[in-house]
Amino acid sequence: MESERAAYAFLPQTPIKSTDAHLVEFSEAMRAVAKTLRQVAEGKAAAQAEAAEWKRKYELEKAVNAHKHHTVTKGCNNCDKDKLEQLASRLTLETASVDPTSCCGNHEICSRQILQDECPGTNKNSHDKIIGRKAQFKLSWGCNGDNNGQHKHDFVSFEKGDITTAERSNKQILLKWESPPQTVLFVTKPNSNSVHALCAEMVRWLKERNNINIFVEPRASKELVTEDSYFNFIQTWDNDEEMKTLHTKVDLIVTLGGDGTVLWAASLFKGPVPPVVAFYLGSLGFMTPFSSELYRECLDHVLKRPFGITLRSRLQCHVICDAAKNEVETEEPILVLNEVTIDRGMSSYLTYLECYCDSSFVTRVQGDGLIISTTSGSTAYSLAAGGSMVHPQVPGILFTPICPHSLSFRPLILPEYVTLRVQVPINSRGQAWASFDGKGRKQLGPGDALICSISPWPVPTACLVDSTTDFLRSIHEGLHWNLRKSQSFDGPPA
Ligand SMILES: NC(=O)c1ccc[n+]([C@@H]2O[C@H](COP(=O)([O-])OP(=O)(O)OC[C@H]3O[C@@H](n4cnc5c(N)ncnc54)[C@H](O)[C@@H]3O)[C@@H](O)[C@H]2O)c1
Ligand SMILES: Nc1ncnc2c1ncn2[C@@H]1O[C@H](COP(=O)(O)OP(=O)(O)OP(=O)(O)O)[C@@H](O)[C@H]1O
Repeated sequence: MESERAAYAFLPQTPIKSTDAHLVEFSEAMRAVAKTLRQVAEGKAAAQAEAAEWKRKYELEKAVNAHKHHTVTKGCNNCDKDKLEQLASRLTLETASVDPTSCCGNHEICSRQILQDECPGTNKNSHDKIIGRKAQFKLSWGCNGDNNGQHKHDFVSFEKGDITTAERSNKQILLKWESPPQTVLFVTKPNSNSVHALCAEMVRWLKERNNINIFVEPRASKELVTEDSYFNFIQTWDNDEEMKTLHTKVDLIVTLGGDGTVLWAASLFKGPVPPVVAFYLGSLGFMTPFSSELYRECLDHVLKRPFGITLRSRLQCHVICDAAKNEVETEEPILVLNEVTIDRGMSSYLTYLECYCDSSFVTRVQGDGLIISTTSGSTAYSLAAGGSMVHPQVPGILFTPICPHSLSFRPLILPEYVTLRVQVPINSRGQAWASFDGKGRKQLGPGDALICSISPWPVPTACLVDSTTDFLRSIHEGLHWNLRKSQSFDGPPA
């Protein structure tokens, strides 16, 4: 990197005259050296990304082994180990590729395969203690609008030389409890009296009516217990290690607030996420379909009956620092539910970013920055920057520039299976800043890169009606999408 910088610094100082063939030749040679050095740097970033991906696979493998251990001791007799391993290594949104004969058989996925997988960093002992408490559920897929419990695969037929997709893949996903949920985690917007009062009321109701175990965040737990010793039964966690085991204890998450509270709740889970029931207070959000006024009916329903879920994909992001030189990135990935943004921060220079999709060059961004968004995030910052609104169940990654200084830079939607790499070139004039769901800014200097791909851990959010109805309702009511006064009947003849 230093040599490349030196080469660039040297170039402008070199007096090049077209008549001086030697100097021209020397200058060309220097350019070739600089180009080679850049290719080496890019190769290194790609290798680091690959290493991070291998690390993720290794951790997933470890989780599968731990899971197999638990499965044997719990006696899940009809689980086929190979199938389970296959499934766990693919615990992604690729629901269409899940083997229908695995674990619980037929056309469903059993929660034992998803939510009890050990998360990287989980304390094994505490995991062993609480595993028996999780409620079991099954996921099933409705087809052609019916909730018939079938899980259809993408079906591409090429018999007789004709390619057809006669059957489409996953329709609305239904979650059906096999044993009653026992533990609910409340995540609440801070500094709001109405949220605090509602949380206290809902906790009391759940405890007294359904004898549900309650977890709340440490801050909210302190507030409730200080206010009334009645709430002494509430559980919480003391440190990050304990927080990492939450997914093994919690059956359902209830959020009280807006979309930001759903983002916050998702950020507490670095691995599997239990189903989220998101209540709005005041106005309907894009990810919060449930009215807090009807919480009794709604909670009764989701605790006892099957309900639709939207599997919202998340992006896993790794920052690769050139300063780390030859060290392979060891940090855990940062998971985002909306988007990762790379922008110019306080800098008044244009951001200059080089973008690659797998090994293909995509483009150079020169402007205020770039948003890499999930489809759930398509109605958030990406929308404000001119990106399309995309149904949250569509498998894709949005690539949306922010104020590009170009007349032809249109937003893209890429398939969900790609890995994106955004790199600050070594000769960039300024720094860039990455932020994750609008939080946790990280500085990216020349030579640094951000790698992101779809995480195997989506956020399942409960639907009020179904994914599509809820999505359309949110853009109609939240954005007044395409609201226009109708023309009157009278007017010039057609
Ligand atoms: N110009 C913009 O539109 C802009 C700028 C910065 C951040 N944001 C968004 O804010 C998000 C962080 O939200 P916050 O609540 O913590 O911050 P916040 O309190 O600043 O609220 C941002 C707004 O974005 C809305 N929002 C969040 N997620 C959404 C989604 N998936 N679809 C539609 N609207 C959504 C929220 O309801 C809220 O009204 C970021 O992920 C980013 O998408 C938007
Ligand atoms: N449990 C929490 N702990 C800490 N911060 C939180 C928590 N829940 C929400 N926040 C933060 O509080 C802010 C506001 O939350 P939220 O978006 O839910 O409320 P809101 O602004 O009233 O919603 P909306 O904009 O949709 O009307 C967000 O930045 C969010 O990250």
